[in-house]
Amino acid sequence: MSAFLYQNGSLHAENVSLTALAKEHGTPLYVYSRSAFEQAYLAYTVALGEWPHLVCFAVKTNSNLGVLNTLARLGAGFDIVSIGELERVIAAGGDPSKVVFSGVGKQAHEMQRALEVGVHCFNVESEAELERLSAVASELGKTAPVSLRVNPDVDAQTHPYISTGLKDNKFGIDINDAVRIYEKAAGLPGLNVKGVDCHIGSQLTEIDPFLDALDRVLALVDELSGRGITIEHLDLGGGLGVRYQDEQPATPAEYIAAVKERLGDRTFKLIFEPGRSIAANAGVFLTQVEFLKLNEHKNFAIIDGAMNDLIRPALYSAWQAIVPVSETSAEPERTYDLVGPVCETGDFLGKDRPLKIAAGDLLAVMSAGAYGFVMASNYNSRGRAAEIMVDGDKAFVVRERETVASLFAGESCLPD
Ligand SMILES: Cc1ncc(COP(=O)(O)O)c(C=O)c1O
Ligand SMILES: N[C@@H](CCCC[NH3+])C(=O)O
Repeated sequence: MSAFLYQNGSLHAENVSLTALAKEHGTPLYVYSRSAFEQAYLAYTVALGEWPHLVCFAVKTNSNLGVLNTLARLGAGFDIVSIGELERVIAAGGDPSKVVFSGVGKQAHEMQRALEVGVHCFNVESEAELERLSAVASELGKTAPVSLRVNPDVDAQTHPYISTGLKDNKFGIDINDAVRIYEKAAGLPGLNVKGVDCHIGSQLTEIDPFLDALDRVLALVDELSGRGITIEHLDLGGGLGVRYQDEQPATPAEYIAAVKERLGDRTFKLIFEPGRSIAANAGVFLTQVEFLKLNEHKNFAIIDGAMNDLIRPALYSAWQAIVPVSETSAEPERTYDLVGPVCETGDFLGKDRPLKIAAGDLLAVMSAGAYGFVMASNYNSRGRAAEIMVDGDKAFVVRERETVASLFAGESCLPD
């Protein structure tokens, strides 16, 4: 059940009124539901049950410390792509030994820090990275646990910008080259081959592309085993989609059941790196209507939230539901483009939306818990929004609104 429902005609996050939050903290504002994060994470662990597993939340999706702490308390692992994300996980009480380190451009200092804290595995994305990791680990006198992220060349049937498992994408090692590089990894100092990793894209609504990729990965694992290289875990990445509009995505339970079936009597530990399917529907973005501009051909609602706060509509033409916080309105219904104050034609959060609204009304952009605040910028010197975590009838500020002064902290004019 959604954590964001109308109570007495007004949208609430769990038992907290969004109108009250906007009044207290201002807009634009991100609001999260703790129980929604928890339930979405538990959907994975419950489905995995007794099967040896690690569910590593993809930190890039929502790296707020309150969010990471909520998941860390449930025993979650984390998938990181930078040292900044690793430090966030540690600051939030996450266990570094449950961290997998992904990303195509890991720097030596990032590898060093990850080795120092003892991450679970490095998901290595190229031969050159493998050599660097071997050198860094040997220098430190440590052994780096590694998986190769293989690119299985399957079509994830998603938006081209968020597809990652095709030959044309920059991610991973060509699966046809993987045996050779695994043999090389097995012979390099400072490395311990642990697993195989694969992530084919994001917002996948069908299970078939995942299973196609899994079949190719299993063929690779069998071949490796024939050559004396034994794999302990399979990391199947993230990618499961959510319902933004009318999608009917598979549930984690359906997806995991299909994976288990495909594995047959193989008993590898399974690692998943879900992001969107845990976070998207655990958050909303609240914005206020500043002005209505009714033109002959087009009606605009100018809102105080913009592309710098939530870039998905501008970047991917992504559609997210936008609903009034108050259910009752005496206004006539009109069709609006919802546009922000940023000086870009692409600055919109929604187009052609039928709404009964007036200036001053609050709107909630739904499914904004994933790839929302984390992709926010200071474009047009706009401070980033505050983030609130609701827990039952309580609300906590888990990140304060950026002040104007903080926008140029660390900058300087030129000397005389
Ligand atoms: C390596 C890796 N793991 C996990 C994820 C999380 O994906 P999603 O949010 O689609 O679950 C991503 C993002 O696509 C990724 O690149
Ligand atoms: N930022 C993207 C997803 C990126 C996936 C990361 N590999 C989105 O909002 O849909």
